[in-house]
Amino acid sequence: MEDDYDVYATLKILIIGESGVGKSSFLMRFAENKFHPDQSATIGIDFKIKCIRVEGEKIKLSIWDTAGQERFRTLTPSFYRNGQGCILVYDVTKYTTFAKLDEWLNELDSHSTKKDIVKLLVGNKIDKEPREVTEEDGLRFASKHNMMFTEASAKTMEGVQLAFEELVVRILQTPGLWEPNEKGGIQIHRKSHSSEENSCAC
Ligand SMILES: Nc1nc2c(ncn2[C@@H]2O[C@H](COP(=O)(O)OP(=O)(O)OP(=O)(O)O)[C@@H](O)[C@H]2O)c(=O)[nH]1
Repeated sequence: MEDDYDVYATLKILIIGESGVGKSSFLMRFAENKFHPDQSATIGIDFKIKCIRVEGEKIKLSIWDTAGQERFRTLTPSFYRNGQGCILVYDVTKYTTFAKLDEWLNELDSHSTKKDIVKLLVGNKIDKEPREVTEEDGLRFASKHNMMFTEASAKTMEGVQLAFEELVVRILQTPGLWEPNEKGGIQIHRKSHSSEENSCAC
């Protein structure tokens, strides 16, 4: 089993949003650098572990992905419990997914156990045409709700890695939201980091 001695912090990240917006694809691209054009709908909850280096520190992420389709959704309280970051995804080519964001935020607010949970809004599928949601629409919604914002494509990879990195940086900057791992906090060695060093086997 992989030793966690040099893991500085372990964080729980949630991915939510309407069915078909690309939540599982976004996670698959980040965790395994793969994309499936025929990605099947999530049933229940899926989760993946991935380590990244942020500012020289090894951060272990457990990333939880839930079904957008209500009939496939289960165990909602445990999905949200102790989440420190949340990625709320919509599809820039489908306005209906953007129009549902308020409902997803309400769901997050009612189940979240950490009041300072960091929220990132992601407009996915920017590789696809025609667009129904502009970048300004996304930006406006994000600033109104005090969220971070980016656009991305799970298909082309654009914006995916950076989205996770920036979310993690913001979580680490939020006092009281996380604690250093006991051993990792002591044994951490600072390293310079290039883009290849930003992910590591975990
Ligand atoms: N063109 C394009 N297609 C994408 C992108 N991301 C996901 N898709 C496709 O969109 C479809 C739905 O993707 P999923 O990742 O299953 O969506 P989801 O949000 O996890 O859906 P649920 O599991 O039902 O909640 C799949 O056919 C994906 O291949 C993207 O960035 N660009």
